[in-house]
Amino acid sequence: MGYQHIQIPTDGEKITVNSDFSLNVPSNPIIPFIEGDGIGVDITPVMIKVIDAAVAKAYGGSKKISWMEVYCGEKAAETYDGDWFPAETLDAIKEYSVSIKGPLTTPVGGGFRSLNVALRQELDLYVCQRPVRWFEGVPSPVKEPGKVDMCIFRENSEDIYAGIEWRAGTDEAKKVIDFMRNEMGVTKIRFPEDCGIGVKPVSKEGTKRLVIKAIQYAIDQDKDSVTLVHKGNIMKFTEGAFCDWGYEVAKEEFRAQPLDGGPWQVIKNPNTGKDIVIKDVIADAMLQQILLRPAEYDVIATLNLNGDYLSDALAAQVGGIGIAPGANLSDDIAIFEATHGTAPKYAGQDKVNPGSLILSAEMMLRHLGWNDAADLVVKGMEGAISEKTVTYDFERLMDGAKLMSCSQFGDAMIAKM
Ligand SMILES: NC(=O)C1=CN([C@@H]2O[C@H](COP(=O)(O)OP(=O)(O)OC[C@H]3O[C@@H](n4cnc5c(N)ncnc54)[C@H](OP(=O)(O)O)[C@@H]3O)[C@@H](O)[C@H]2O)C=CC1
Ligand SMILES: O=C(O)CCC(=O)C(=O)O
Ligand SMILES: [Mg+2]
Repeated sequence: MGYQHIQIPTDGEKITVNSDFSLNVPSNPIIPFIEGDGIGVDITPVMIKVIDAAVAKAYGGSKKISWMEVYCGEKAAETYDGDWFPAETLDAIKEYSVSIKGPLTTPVGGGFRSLNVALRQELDLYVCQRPVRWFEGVPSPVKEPGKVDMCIFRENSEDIYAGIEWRAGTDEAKKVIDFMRNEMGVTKIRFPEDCGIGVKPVSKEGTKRLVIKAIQYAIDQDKDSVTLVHKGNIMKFTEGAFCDWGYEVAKEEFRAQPLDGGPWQVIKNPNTGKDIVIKDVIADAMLQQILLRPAEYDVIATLNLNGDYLSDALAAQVGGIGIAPGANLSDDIAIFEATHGTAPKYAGQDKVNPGSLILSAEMMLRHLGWNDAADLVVKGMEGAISEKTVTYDFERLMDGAKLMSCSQFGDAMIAKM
């Protein structure tokens, strides 16, 4: 496919996807990347340098990523005459199957809708997978951060996050409110005259496909439990239904049996014969549980907004969103992405922690099956942290640490591989 502004590297090949969704990864795959707004300009080049070094060291030149820049957000608007979300970016992400992105700005309250959410929706990347683990030596506000080892499976296509809402005072908001009051008998809108309205779609299909991925991950990674996190006591037909459908799909797809009479369930891990408990926790209580009893949780399956909140809260326990990685996945397309945003006050200062994007790329290497390179990335991260050569976010909380810039931290990682 020819592109308008995207330059296809001449020295790379496309990753292809088989009918069972396994990947054919050439030794020189072309991987599209979106630099990202704000601190994207700082962290993305560092991520590329660190990943290239890990791949070179792991495979001695027999494998190499051919990076291909694609555009979204501010850089797209500059390149495509004001178009923030060029169609060819979506085409390239689809065509090349595996990509990585820096953060993109979303204005609060007005302006355009989130480009991050739009990418997830347009490509139906229904899983947002965010592993949260502690690296030895990382400063943490909790006493035992090593007890945090969880992987969040956040539903990525539905919920109030789908952005179906109307501004207070508009004809549309009035129409929806009138419909609810006049035709649905709704009497609970406290201030109907100046009320914004949002809609929270949560489906059986959307829930089940997400929960299947979470349970499969628990099986593959030999985890002890999957916890469905919801606010189903209050939002019964959305969050409550998520919980019910989660248990239902555990029975249908994994032959779960009730534990002590239910509602908790238990499945046998077919690989290890060990039990995996499927349980649920109400979302507000979960925010307490992750602080007080983190060792009791492994895999979390939750709705879109809960997952957004939980991922930043959990990241804080192990060093902050500066090192919290993530992936947006469908069955055949993957976009790896940092958990944090564009941190605009630090943009262009070569200051912030590139760890979140680098560890997202580490997940990407594992997705490609390049585990030796991924292991080197982890080794580099552990090495740089144990030497206390760290960026400002860790340095300000560590005794005797040496302050590194964003790029220096990348170099410190490479030196430790
Ligand atoms: N997926 C995406 O692309 C996302 C985009 N966004 C967007 O980003 C913009 C800014 O959002 P905001 O709420 O300020 O959240 P940010 O995640 O951008 O920043 C919040 C704070 O987190 C810390 N932080 C973030 N990134 C790093 C890093 N790499 N290294 C060290 N510390 C870091 C900083 O803390 P401190 O001040 O303590 O140094 C920063 O001030 C918004 O437009 C938002 O919509 C937000 C989240 C995800
Ligand atoms: O899209 C955005 O601006 C924010 C998204 C976000 O916070 C997240 O996905 O964690
Ligand atoms: Mg978030």
